Amino acid sequence: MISLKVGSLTGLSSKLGLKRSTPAPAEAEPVAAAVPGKVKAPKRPTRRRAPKPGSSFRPKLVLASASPRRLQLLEQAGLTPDALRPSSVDESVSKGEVPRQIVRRLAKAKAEAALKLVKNEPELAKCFLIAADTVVAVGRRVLGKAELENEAADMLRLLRGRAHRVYTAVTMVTPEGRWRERVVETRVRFRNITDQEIGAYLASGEWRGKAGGYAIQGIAGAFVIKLVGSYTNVVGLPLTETVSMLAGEGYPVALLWLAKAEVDAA
Ligand SMILES: Cc1cn([C@H]2C[C@H](O)[C@@H](COP(=O)(O)OP(=O)(O)OP(=O)(O)O)O2)c(=O)[nH]c1=O
Repeated sequence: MISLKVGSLTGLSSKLGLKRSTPAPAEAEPVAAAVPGKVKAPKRPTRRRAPKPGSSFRPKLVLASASPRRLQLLEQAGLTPDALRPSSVDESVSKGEVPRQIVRRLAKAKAEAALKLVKNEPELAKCFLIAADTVVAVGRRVLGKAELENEAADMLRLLRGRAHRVYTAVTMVTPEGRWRERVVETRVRFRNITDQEIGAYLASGEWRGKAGGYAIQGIAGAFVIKLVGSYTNVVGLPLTETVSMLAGEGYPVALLWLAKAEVDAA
């Protein structure tokens, strides 16, 4: 069990903007007794414990995704989900639907499907649940995941030498059933990659299952000449927005960082 001494938390907790759940204990002085000659035992100082990953103190966190990138990004932010509950939703796009609508609809559908699963699991029934969806938009075209090599080739030919936008929607459901969502847009410009480079990139297989047929976190990072906005949004989960949504609804983000620091230091 990780425990933090009150004294050691005082400075850090105020720096982190954490509020104490109990006031700082007063100096433990013996209190004058009602019965002459008897002294009441001093009150034991209240100790605040940082939540241990996996402990019951911490609300459960469920990631409704099969994407290893989303899991890695959450972990990078010091938040390890207690469970993964991916779902397969129909990702086909209706005519006239714009990128923001698409990602919002799909992230919501993924959250709804995962929520149905966790409702039947008592230990996860009261959890924070996160789902996300990413698409690439270039001109009027919306590019979903490339599943076949020729799809990825077409997408890369379309993206080379010009700017495109990457949209990710994050949907969060709180243990109390509140729904929150954010749609984040990042602008990316690729240099004019050659056919030969596209051929070599396809051989890497890194495009498979990625929106727009590329993964910025791999070789395709070398295609980018400009990026405006959130990098993690392109990889599939905008961390600033995700972490603020969780913290804003009471998920103890900063306390978990503190607990992790304790573990790392031990
Ligand atoms: C543009 C881009 C996308 N991607 C990935 C993020 C997403 O995993 C994927 C877009 O597909 P999504 O349908 O958003 O997600 P997914 O099917 O992979 O996972 P799940 O629905 O279970 O959450 O593309 C990258 O990894 N790097 C990139 O540079």
